[in-house]
Amino acid sequence: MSVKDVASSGLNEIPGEFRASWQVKKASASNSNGQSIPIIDLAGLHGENRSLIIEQIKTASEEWGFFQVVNHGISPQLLDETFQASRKFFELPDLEERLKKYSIYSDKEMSQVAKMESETIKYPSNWRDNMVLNYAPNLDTQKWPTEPPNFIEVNLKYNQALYHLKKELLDALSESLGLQTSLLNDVLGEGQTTNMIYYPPCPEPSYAFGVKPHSDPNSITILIQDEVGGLEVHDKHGEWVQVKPTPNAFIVNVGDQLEIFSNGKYKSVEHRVVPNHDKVRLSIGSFIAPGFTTHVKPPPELTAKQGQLYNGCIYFDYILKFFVTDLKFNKGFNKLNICCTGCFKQNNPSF
Ligand SMILES: O=C(O)CCC(=O)C(=O)O
Ligand SMILES: [Fe+2]
Repeated sequence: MSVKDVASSGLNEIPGEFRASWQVKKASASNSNGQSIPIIDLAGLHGENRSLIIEQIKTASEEWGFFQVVNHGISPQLLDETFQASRKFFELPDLEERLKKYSIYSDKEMSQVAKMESETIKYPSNWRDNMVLNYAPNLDTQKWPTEPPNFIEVNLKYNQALYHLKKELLDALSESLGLQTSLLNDVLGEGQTTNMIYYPPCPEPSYAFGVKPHSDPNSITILIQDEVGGLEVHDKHGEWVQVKPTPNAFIVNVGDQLEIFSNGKYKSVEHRVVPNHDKVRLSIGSFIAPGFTTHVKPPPELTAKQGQLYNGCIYFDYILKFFVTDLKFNKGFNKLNICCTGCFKQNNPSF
């Protein structure tokens, strides 16, 4: 059953499958020092504001691993249309069947991973439904939902716009690390997978997770949320801080591959989603990732001072470890020792 169907069956309590054994306290939008997730205005990124904006991106990435961007060049109208198409998709009848049909893992490799995931991970389930659209490098709109009728058209436009924005962001991040402008996009920017998420209202929001605490395994994530809120970030003092819903803003966060590539200068921080008692929440997150065969390791420019703090890693090996082991929820996650080229495949010959 879809989580939406569970939620709309008139329960007063959440079923055990979704229940956390501890209470989750909802966070506010600033920490006890009064600090909140930075909002960066990208207007003038290609003019005289560039160095100032890059400095802000650098500070936000070092201090938080998360920031929001406004004036990013994607029209509010396109954002609106994309949210509407997503909402309509989740509100069509027979959602469960549709989610199965448009399998969340449409790549061959990823379906193997999904199988192992379901066999090995025993955590309370996320209080959400989601559907993934692969955009790059393998665009195959035949696997995208055909209803509502404008779904493919709108999501193609959205993903094209996002693909442009991710290059702008990776270029700026590259410069913020003192690297040649296109280096990050070349190494970390090949893949784009867009995750549409529907969080139904939850009868006991303080005992459930929309998404459990995790860090993102990819390069960077570019996400848009509606006005409901619920995304929380674990800050460097150990406090949870809410990402304040900001109209038409994108949330950008550092993923594990950028942490590795930056030799730990930028951290991929834990975040979670707390459900809402009364309202549906929608978010659309685009995971930007290296190609599966890309070897991600810090470049010499970033290891001169401190040495290489992170081992190199083939992205596919990393993803397998992420899904198959406790890595997914950071248990025993020693990022310094995480990878040795090919070791996962050697230990798991069936892959
Ligand atoms: O819905 C959100 O705000 C965040 C979702 C998320 O963290 C994820 O899908 O990795
Ligand atoms: Fe995430």
